[in-house]
Amino acid sequence: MLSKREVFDGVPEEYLSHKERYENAIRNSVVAFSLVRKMQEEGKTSINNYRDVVGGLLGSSVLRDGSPLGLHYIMFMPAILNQANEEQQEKWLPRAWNCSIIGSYAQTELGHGTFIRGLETTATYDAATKQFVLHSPTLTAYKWWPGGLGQTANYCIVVAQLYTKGQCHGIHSFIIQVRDEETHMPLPGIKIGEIGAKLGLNAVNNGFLGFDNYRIPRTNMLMKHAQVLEDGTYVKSRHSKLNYGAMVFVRVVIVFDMVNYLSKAVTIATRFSAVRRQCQLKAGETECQILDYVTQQHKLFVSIAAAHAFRITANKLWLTFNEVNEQLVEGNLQRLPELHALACCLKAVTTADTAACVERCRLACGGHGYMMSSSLPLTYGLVTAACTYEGENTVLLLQTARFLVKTYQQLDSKALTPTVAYLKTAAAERFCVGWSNTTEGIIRGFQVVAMRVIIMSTFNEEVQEMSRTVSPQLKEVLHQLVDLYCTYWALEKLSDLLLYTPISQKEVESLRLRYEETLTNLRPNAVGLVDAFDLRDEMLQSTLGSYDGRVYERLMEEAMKSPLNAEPMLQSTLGSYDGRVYERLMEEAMKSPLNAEPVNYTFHKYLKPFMQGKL
Ligand SMILES: CCCCCCCC/C=C\CCCCCCCCCC(=O)SCCNC(=O)CCNC(=O)[C@H](O)C(C)(C)COP(=O)(O)OP(=O)(O)OC[C@H]1O[C@@H](n2cnc3c(N)ncnc32)[C@H](O)[C@@H]1OP(=O)(O)O
Ligand SMILES: Cc1cc2nc3c(=O)[nH]c(=O)nc-3n(C[C@H](O)[C@H](O)[C@H](O)COP(=O)(O)OP(=O)(O)OC[C@H]3O[C@@H](n4cnc5c(N)ncnc54)[C@H](O)[C@@H]3O)c2cc1C
Repeated sequence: MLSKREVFDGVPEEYLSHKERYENAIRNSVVAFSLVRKMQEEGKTSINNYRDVVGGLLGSSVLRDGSPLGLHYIMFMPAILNQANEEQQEKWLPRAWNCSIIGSYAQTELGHGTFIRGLETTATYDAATKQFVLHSPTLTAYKWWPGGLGQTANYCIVVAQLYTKGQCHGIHSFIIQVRDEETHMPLPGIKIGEIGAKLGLNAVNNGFLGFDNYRIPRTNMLMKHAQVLEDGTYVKSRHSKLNYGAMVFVRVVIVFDMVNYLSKAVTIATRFSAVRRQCQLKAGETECQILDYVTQQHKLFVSIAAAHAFRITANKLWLTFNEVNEQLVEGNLQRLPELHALACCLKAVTTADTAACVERCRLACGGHGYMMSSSLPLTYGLVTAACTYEGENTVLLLQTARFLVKTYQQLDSKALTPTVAYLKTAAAERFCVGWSNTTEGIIRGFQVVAMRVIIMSTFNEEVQEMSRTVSPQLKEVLHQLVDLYCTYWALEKLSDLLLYTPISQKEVESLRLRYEETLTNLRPNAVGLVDAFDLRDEMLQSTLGSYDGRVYERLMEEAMKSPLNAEPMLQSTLGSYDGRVYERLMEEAMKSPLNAEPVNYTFHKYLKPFMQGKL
């Protein structure tokens, strides 16, 4: 059994090469996911409820820059559950669940990510052989981005344009073997490799995949919703977008992921702000904690409130997702558009807000926030990717806008689904709600503005429920967080409120005062509020945010781990004696060591034993 976590000679990941990072990621992943397999053998997790277990591992410090096995759990298996028929699930799920096959999800191409109806990969049915022929007609048709595909996965879900009897029926999903299960060599007709270094998530092993008239059995088309019969007859799905289900699921999961990252970042920044003393409030006094500055509180406290708002929203969204999916199983598609719009909106808003908040947490820590050892730059790299993957945020918000406009247009003719019922209220009051500087008044104001209400009303709803089950003291603090979140966004979106509501200048001024008063009221509980996230030091992996507050000692301890400090003469592209800095940087950039060999050595050393259950 491999030890829990090994790094190369005690050198932190930041100092590993691209190839060493990959080996580290594979080794940590097989150790981590061997635990999932053990828990499954002991009946402690199952294919229908592994989100928390796998989520905990993927969000842990062991896999802090992602995992080459992440897509296997996050999209490959959910796609089989969501789009394969029973016979196909019986064939593929057991092997996927015990990791004797490792999968990815290949939808995006070099030429298309958003406009998936424009994907170019083709799957043409050959009735004579009862096979589909997969082909990449152009370079832009190459799949580009799928996680784990570079050197790790041997299967993947491929999204391609389905042709049968000379007619195109749009995009459908296929399960495709891309590597030999014994040798891990790419199969004939498959071109595959990794796409190279990225801003973050460099342990995910994102890859490219091209097909050269590659044949698969007809039964490898995922046929839960649409089918192609042996003679090539196409049987269409009840709803053209049921094949988009895997994307909806991941958008829901991403909201949970943002809670994890935002809680970590604001814990690090708030604890550091309690330790850091800088400047004097009055000459001659001792330097004060930077957490006492209102400007610092303005930067951080709304992130504490947002972490709670997103957690409540994520739980509510997960309940809605499960409700709607149960209805889909019974053939009731009525709430599918609402779920799609909700998942789009909440994925876009929580990722954009989390990226902005994490960056603000980094900036709030001054120079020490710029250190990799603070964990804030890494966290920013992780969350900013989420603004792009699983649907670029702009595009997803446009989907929500489309749904809201359609709903509003049918206001009098159609019963409203739960999350948009507020539109009736806004319409009934003919958009001239009286303004009140209360939480309810602000939410009503936003209902009029419309775009933000879904997070606000969900959050507010849950807090009402919470007030019946918490102590008066905690209730007061939680209401302060609600107040803070509402007044913060009212001031942030003042232009909309001034445009659409009768808020007066006097009320804006008292709103500002109320906001600062709320910051002051929250200050005494700020550290306690982030402690309540209960994130252990091993989860934070941060010199600034450790529980004991020994910031400076930890910064120095980490600095001394740099190999450059250990051996001042160590060779480096920037410090080489011959001064050929630019030539060396280009030479390094052109190597992509993982592509130098068709099968990376980690397959035989770690991955194959893991997949054969021998680890
Ligand atoms: C259980 C295990 C979980 C493990 C735990 C993990 C926990 C934490 C760890 C990690 C967290 C997550 C890490 C995530 C890593 C993910 C890596 C990234 C993977 C990817 O990026 S995969 C590729 C993603 N790609 C996209 O999202 C593409 C975006 N584009 C689109 O979705 C579509 O092109 C579009 C929606 C923008 C447009 O589609 P189109 O067909 O053109 O439709 P329109 O013509 O615009 O018509 C819209 C019409 O269709 C309806 N509709 C659209 N999409 C859906 C849908 N998904 N579902 C239902 N309905 C849909 C829409 O409502 C309109 O209907 P109308 O006509 O108005 O009635
Ligand atoms: C870290 C990471 C991991 C990923 N993992 C996977 C994976 O495992 N599997 C997979 O299949 N894909 C994966 N992807 C790809 C990801 O899904 C796409 O990058 C994403 O869908 C965006 O598509 P795109 O890159 O083509 O950008 P584009 O869609 O080209 O967007 C570029 C710009 O154009 C704008 N734009 C595009 N369309 C419109 C429109 N209709 N209206 C207005 N503006 C528009 C966008 O807003 C954006 O500003 C990953 C991406 C990243 C960053």
